Amino acid sequence: MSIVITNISKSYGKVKALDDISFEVKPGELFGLIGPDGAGKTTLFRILTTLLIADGGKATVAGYDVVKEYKSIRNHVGYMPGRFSLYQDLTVEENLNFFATIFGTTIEENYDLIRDIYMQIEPFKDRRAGKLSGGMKQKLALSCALIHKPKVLLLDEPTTGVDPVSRKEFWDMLKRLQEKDITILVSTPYMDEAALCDRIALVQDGGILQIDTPNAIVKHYPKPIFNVGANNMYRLIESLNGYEYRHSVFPFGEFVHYTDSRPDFDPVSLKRYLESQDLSEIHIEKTRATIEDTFMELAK
Ligand SMILES: Nc1ncnc2c1ncn2[C@@H]1O[C@H](COP(=O)(O)OP(=O)(O)OP(=O)(O)O)[C@@H](O)[C@H]1O
Repeated sequence: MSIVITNISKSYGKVKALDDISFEVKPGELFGLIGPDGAGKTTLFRILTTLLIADGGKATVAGYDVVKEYKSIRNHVGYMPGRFSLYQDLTVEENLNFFATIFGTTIEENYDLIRDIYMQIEPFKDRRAGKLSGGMKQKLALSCALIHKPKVLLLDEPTTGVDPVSRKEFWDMLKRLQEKDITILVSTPYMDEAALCDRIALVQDGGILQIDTPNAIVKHYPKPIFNVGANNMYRLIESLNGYEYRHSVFPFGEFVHYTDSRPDFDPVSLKRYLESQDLSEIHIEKTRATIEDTFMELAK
């Protein structure tokens, strides 16, 4: 296993940031930690990168114990923290050189691994990092995290605050890195990115709600789910929330995802109810659950 986390707990005073978490990441896997702000993702990354010591439990990364063998971990693991961690006053090239030097290597020696990514920012190699766009900063941070050829890459919310095109490019890059036998643990609050991982853990309040492949997670959704639309979105949500048989009501783009508490739910009865609430253009259609629906259901 590339990462083994066994009963890890960590509290800050009374706040339990991680509550007895266990899971494993297989070699070469692209594994996602999916959860909202405050779920405990950053705390887990800091423990895995030896920057924070857990209150209880054990973890190994690339076969090394995060406490006893912290020096080896630092040599074999690449880490991209959530907040931009590069030196804003150094240029793109100086930043990369700096990271190469502290790991006793050179840009040339490991250029192969970063070529794909670095080529896109190389035209700006003399620009100060602080003056780069979000997407370019992210590519530079990833290049710096890779410059010592790590076996395991830990990425804490790498796409937060990055535009959709750069987000897509970033995930394409991760897929290519995976082909080079790098194990990747990545956290994100974006549910659409979860589908791009081999396996995901849904995390909330320091605990794991579920671990599986994205497909299996949505398949296990416990109820039939319906897209409901009407002429007035606000009134529709209000009416659905007031319906005595509702199980869940969740705005989803132009529709509302609705589940009913009755095992023999008939959409016609819902349509009649919504009409009685002065709604028109009512549309009810069965749909497939998404990871977001599953998360909302588990987090209830
Ligand atoms: N240094 C600290 N002191 C006190 N509480 C903290 C500290 N760091 C984190 N916490 C709390 O621990 C919980 C988990 O935080 P953590 O940063 O690990 O979550 P996260 O999922 O990474 O969210 P975010 O994306 O907001 O960083 C939160 O309730 C947070 O407020």
